[in-house]
Amino acid sequence: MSGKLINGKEIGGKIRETIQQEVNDLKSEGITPGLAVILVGDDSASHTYVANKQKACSELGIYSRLIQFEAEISEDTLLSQIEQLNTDSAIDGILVQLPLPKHINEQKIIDAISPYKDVDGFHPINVGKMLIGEPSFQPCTPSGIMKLLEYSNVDVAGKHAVVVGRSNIVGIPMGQLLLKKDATVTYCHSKTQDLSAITKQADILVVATGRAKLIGKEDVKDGAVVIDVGMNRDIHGKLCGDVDFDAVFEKVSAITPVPGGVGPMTITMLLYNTLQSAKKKSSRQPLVK
Ligand SMILES: Nc1nc(=O)c2c([nH]1)NC[C@@H]1CN(c3ccc(C(=O)N[C@@H](CCC(=O)O)C(=O)O)cc3)C=[N+]21
Ligand SMILES: [Mg+2]
Repeated sequence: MSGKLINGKEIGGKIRETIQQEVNDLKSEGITPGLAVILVGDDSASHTYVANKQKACSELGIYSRLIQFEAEISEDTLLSQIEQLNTDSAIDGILVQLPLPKHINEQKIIDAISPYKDVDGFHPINVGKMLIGEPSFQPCTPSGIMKLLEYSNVDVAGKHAVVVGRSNIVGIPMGQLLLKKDATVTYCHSKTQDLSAITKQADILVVATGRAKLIGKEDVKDGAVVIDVGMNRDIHGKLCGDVDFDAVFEKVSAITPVPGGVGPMTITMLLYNTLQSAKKKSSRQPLVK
């Protein structure tokens, strides 16, 4: 580890090199991994994230197809687009960028994605498999964080890991992956009483709340490892995390920056999952209903 900073760009870059190798090997066998990204509406943050994903795919020679719809699209149109992609042999991964407009039921959309192409790891079958420790697509942000810890030589076993946030896509699976690696896990959320008293006990603190600078110096233990999943924009449009980076830096033993921490790892794991899916292309089973 180079000092205190957990550099997601650098660690992600190393992992992308090994993914690149495997993509090249697959291509020499005539298989090109393919990712379809569905983007609904004109949310500017979503457009930025999707552009980053597309760029990462092209850098590694992964085929990517962007499918854009206006915010007014019907749920049925979206569902039939997903059904087409489920049986499209050029496509190994399907990602529907969240959040979706309010008139669309997100869970219904996620449920329609073939679990064999669910590179986000959001489908109930993959969620269930992850919980019982069966091979599955793991959600990209939590699995990327596990890689950050691994590459930074942070031993998780027996440690007190505190996860702040309980979303289906980050907080909940994050705690489960830490538990699988023998951490003692505490979940905190918006109804938690005396949040600070609990975060102060964390050896490893993962914060995924979407509340800018929620965690300050007084909320962390000396020597803690802090992972900041936050992706907030201040009034000047500048990115900032859920942790007050400058305030806690002196106190912690390691911390992820925003940007350049968790974000690049999320994309790296998406590339990784797409590669894994492409490797199984020939044996891929039809959608189980
Ligand atoms: N179906 C779905 N899957 C997702 O994985 C998903 C999603 N929906 N909806 C939104 C969140 C957010 N997310 C990010 C990915 C990359 C960066 C990223 O590249 N961040 C850069 C900076 C980006 C910038 O400059 O704005 C960084 O942290 O260094 C951020 C956030 C994926 N998400
Ligand atoms: Mg505070």
